[in-house]
Amino acid sequence: MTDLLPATDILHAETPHIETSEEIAARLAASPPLLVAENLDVTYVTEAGEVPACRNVNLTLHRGEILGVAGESASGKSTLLNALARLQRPPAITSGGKVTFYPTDDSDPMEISSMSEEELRERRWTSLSFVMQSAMACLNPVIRLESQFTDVIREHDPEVSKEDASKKAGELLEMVGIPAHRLKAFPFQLSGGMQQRALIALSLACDPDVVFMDEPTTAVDVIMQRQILSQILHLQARLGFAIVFVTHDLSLLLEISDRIVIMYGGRFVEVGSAEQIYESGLHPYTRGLRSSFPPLSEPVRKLHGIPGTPPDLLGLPVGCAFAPRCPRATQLCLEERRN
Ligand SMILES: Nc1ncnc2c1ncn2[C@@H]1O[C@H](COP(=O)(O)OP(=O)(O)OP(=O)(O)O)[C@@H](O)[C@H]1O
Repeated sequence: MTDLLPATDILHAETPHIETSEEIAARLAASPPLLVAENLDVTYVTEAGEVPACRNVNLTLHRGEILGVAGESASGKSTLLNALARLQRPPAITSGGKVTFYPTDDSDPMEISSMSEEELRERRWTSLSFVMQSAMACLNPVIRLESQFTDVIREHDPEVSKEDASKKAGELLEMVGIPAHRLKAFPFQLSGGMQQRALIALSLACDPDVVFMDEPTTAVDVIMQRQILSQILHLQARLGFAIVFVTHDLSLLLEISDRIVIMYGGRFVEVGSAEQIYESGLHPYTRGLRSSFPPLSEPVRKLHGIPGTPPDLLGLPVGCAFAPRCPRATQLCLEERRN
């Protein structure tokens, strides 16, 4: 901790104006699409049966948008992120629909699931980048940070000299509050929070169009979480990349997102601006989730959990998957699904 550069720990500290829902909607409408999912279905093919982990997902991620994805465990958040980021691995398959990527360099749109390995290699880090929950699962513990950064930078732009790549790596580390001299360190010599920051810096090494973040702050304490979030927001405002941020923590998403998707049982139950989700979420699941978490920057109020447990995706009910736990379920909810 002593080695960290000072970091702002107040979210939006340098943001002069917090946008209203209408302003966010207008900004996004004026921003070209980056990723478009149409009728996307993702299934895990297992011995126990086919697990419908994502169903009928329709979504447009705009350039520069911060999209939050919230939901309880097993609601399909990571499955969706992996399908959007082309990180999907067997036994997961895209069993329906498609995801189209619209590059910002004006090359032709490409369908994510049919990109060749070469196209994927070219786009990894430069267009599609990611930060996962455990930095140590992504960083190589026995290679100095400097080599890991310079390898990524020079793989995508061989004309960059080792010295320039190293200089850029140092600047990236400083941007996330780590002194440049720590480039000489091995990842295992850093604290958990610094490892996570280093991974965020690495994810930005090739100026990506979008950074997929799957629970990037779950493994660090709350103070470090706020510092990291603050830095992510400042970097995003400065560099303009889009973010897909997955977490079960809705209150965190309310603070950082332009739009929030609420998932349950592999489906979207509601999509809206943070303000809409907070103040006028329509679905009883959205409301239940909202009252399950303490707000990040307001006085703590009484919290109410959602009774019951998420559904078994191998035995989903015919109607709304949330109906068995829903205080407002009617006979129709048990018989028919609307989304
Ligand atoms: N490799 C796998 N094989 C079979 N089923 C899987 C696999 N990975 C995930 N699933 C199932 O897919 C569903 C969605 O899982 P997913 O990890 O996407 O949910 P999540 O919302 O990200 O949960 P968490 O917050 O716990 O990470 C769950 O029912 C899960 O059991």
